[in-house]
Amino acid sequence: MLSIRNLEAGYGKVKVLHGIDIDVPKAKVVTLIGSNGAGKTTTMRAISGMIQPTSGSISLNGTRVDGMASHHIARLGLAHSPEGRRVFPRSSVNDNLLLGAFPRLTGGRPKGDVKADLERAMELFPRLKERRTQLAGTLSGGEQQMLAMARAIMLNPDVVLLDEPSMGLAPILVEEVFRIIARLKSEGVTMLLVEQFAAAALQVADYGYVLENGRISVHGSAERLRHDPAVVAAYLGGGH
Ligand SMILES: Nc1ncnc2c1ncn2[C@@H]1O[C@H](COP(=O)(O)OP(=O)(O)OP(=O)(O)O)[C@@H](O)[C@H]1O
Repeated sequence: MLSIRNLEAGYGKVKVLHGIDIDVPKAKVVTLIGSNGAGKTTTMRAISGMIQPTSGSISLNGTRVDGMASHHIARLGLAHSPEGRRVFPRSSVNDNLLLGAFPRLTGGRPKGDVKADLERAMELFPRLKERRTQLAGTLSGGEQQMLAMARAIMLNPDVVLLDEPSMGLAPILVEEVFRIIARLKSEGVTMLLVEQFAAAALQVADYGYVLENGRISVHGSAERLRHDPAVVAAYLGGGH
């Protein structure tokens, strides 16, 4: 589904990713683990076309997408829920969700039943349902984060990139986010997940990659990584 080979990317002269390989198979959840500054967000940005890779290839359903503009990549079926609360603050919750479906309304994706999917998103995120007419900018931080995630799903994407969906959320909302990820997984949604809660990410994921200083140091089934002493010591110890 999503296949990344020898990806290099960075910012100006600063190289962050030094040739990484990642595979995200259909209907699987893959997690990318790493410490602060390892390059996780940079990887997500390079995949979705927010920054241009300097080398390597990214294929989505067999089509090379590296070098393409991000709106074009979205039309090919990749949704990115970025780090931080990227919502349209002056639009309602409802309109933010419809904007997520925009490529479907312009013929860029199979149209499907947008209205039904809107209702499904509301069922998945009851907090948003209660606030569907509220301006997104007036939602709490956690609610905005959920809206960003729900908006990504509204594309009906082949692959969803979730960058720190639980960042800054109260523990009860963190649990809710992981429940939603598990539910999406059970519905066959393909996801690449970056999460500070590595243990929880490895619970919901099928496969994981550990990124260290822009290189993949370890990868394997989530089950294997959960028991890998080096991974446990570095990422799953107390406090994670
Ligand atoms: N816009 C930018 N311009 C310049 N350097 C950047 C930019 N964004 C990130 N970097 C640098 O790239 C490196 C990797 O950052 P990235 O955000 O990908 O890390 P991360 O693994 O997602 O970390 P975190 O867990 O802290 O979010 C860091 O050294 C960071 O300072």
